[in-house]
Amino acid sequence: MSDTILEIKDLHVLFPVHKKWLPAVDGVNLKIEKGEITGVVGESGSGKSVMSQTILRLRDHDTNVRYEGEILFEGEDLLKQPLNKIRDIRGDRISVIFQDPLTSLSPVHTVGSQLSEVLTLHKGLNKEQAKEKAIEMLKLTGIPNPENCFKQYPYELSGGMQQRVMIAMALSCEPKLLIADEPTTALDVTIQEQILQLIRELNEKLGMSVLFITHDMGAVANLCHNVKVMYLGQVVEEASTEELFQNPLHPYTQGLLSCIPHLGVKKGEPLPVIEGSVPPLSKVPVGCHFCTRCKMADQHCMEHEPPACEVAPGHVVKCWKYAESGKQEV
Ligand SMILES: Nc1ncnc2c1ncn2[C@@H]1O[C@H](COP(=O)(O)OP(=O)(O)OP(=O)(O)O)[C@@H](O)[C@H]1O
Repeated sequence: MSDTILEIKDLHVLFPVHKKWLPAVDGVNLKIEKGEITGVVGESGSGKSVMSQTILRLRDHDTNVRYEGEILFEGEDLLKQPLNKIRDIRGDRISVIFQDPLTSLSPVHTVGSQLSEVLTLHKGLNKEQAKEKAIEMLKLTGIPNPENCFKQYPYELSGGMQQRVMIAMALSCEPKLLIADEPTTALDVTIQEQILQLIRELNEKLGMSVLFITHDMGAVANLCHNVKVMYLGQVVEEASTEELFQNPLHPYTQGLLSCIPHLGVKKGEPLPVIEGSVPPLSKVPVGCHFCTRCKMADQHCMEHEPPACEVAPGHVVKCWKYAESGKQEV
């Protein structure tokens, strides 16, 4: 039996901009195996969120969204399922956590009643069983006094604790896949590290696969088994985390890595940045999407889109510099 949990095939997500359909996600392929943590990294506007939200059809409220391609979850194409079926999968076999826990938690219900509701609804537990399981989940996420937290309202908790409650809720149905979209961005550094540690532990304990969306290369290095680097809707480089950090090939990946602050930077010395910014969808270049910000780009890069080439097993780069050296196209 295949151990693939999720397979995204040639996904395009298009929005109408100035009366044209433009792709915010432009031909993404992605495969997540059981127990694997895959990171998707890129600057704001690279399409990470649209891609991850599409998995659970969270963009369907944009009446004008158009999908092409396939999102296979346990063999079923999520893009073809009716929304009521997707709602059954959400929070049950696939859970999602966002940057802002308050978007997922109701302010007018206690933590306990929200957690219990998920458990009675998805797991068919009775009131007593749901309470027991809810407290167990709060404990698992490292909440110091879970019985007390059960009775509290979200606003009574600190940001880090709210995040833990959201994680407890997301994990209470023991999903096969957790989608974590910038789950630590709003938190301070020590709490960030604790939340990453928690995701790592739960991945090991429960064998749960994780799709981790971030713009933070440091978090990727800490947590992920492999990484996709996204720019303007496309995956421009993918590899195991170790390989990507040791041998980054795409100029965009190299730029992202050089921006990580490190010890030894002299006082007053500016931190490196990737010059320019991610253009809007209406200004995506014709050739290589990164050409307007790439120091190595030439006329060919500006006019022709590079193919994705496998330069070493599992290491794929979408840049003319590597395509020209005759590597295998994927
Ligand atoms: N409903 C919409 N209509 C038109 N364009 C949209 C719509 N939703 C998103 N976009 C565009 O899609 C692109 C990708 O957005 P997305 O939010 O996925 O980026 P991101 O990499 O996740 O950034 P962030 O980290 O800020 O969330 C952006 O250019 C955004 O403006």
